[in-house]
Amino acid sequence: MNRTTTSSIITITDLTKDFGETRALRAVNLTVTRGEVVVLLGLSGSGKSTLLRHIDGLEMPTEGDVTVLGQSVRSLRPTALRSLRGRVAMIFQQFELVPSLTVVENVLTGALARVRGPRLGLSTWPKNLKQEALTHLDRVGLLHRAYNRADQLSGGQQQRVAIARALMQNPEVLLADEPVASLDPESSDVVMNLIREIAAERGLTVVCSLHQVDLALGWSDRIVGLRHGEVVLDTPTTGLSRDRAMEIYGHVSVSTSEFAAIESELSVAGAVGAGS
Ligand SMILES: Nc1ncnc2c1ncn2[C@@H]1O[C@H](COP(=O)(O)OP(=O)(O)OP(=O)(O)O)[C@@H](O)[C@H]1O
Repeated sequence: MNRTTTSSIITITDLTKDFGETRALRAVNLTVTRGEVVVLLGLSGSGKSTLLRHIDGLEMPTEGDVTVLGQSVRSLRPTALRSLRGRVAMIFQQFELVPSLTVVENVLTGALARVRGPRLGLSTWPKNLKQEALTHLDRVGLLHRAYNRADQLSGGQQQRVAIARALMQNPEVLLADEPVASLDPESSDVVMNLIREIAAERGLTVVCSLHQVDLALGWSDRIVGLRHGEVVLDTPTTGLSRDRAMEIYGHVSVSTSEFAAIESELSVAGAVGAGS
């Protein structure tokens, strides 16, 4: 397999992103090396998803550049961009499974780039890919649910299916956009531990956005704090105090509605911290 050998897997240079009048990212610089597990922390609207979407080539910079696995996303033609996106897997807060399909068929959709044409029904998938999908389901502890409809599973189980689907891409980078925001503390722990274990087993580079400070402190190698689209903290997690991490959220002039959002997020962070 054509694995990149340089240790810098993601290089973001002076990335600015505007959506109309809204500046979502402001001159962001970030380098992520192979095997790092990085958490993006910040309030709602601070730019976490926008940053992840640039790394996945789903958004193009207004200014600056994003290089992933040695390739500048700006300079890629659509085919090359699709090929790059095949090496970068993403999981989402709402899992994004097809509810009416079986679990194993959902996992197989992670291999759509490896087959020609659409697939209608399990029998139309090559045997080797079905076997691979079952192996990934076994890894996430859900082999016994392979032939259930996806919507029969709990939220935590559905996120584990989404992880198995991501593995079907045989990715080098895993992006996770608030992967546990819809889950209870116990399921959150299961999902986050699984991501860490699988990342270590496969040498995956992980960039994950989270709202929960305590979870981020216990889970990541490095924390990057965003506020109003700017990087306000970028530091190894080891030795980082909770108070220092909380400064990401502080010293901002906020409206009443933003204040309510901060209070609600901090109470979620506290609840998760207590439960984990
Ligand atoms: N497609 C879009 N069109 C217009 N504005 C957008 C778009 N995507 C994001 N934004 C704006 O960019 C800013 C950053 O949004 P983003 O979703 O990246 O933040 P976030 O930190 O991921 O928030 P959350 O934690 O709520 O997901 C926000 O002001 C948002 O409204």
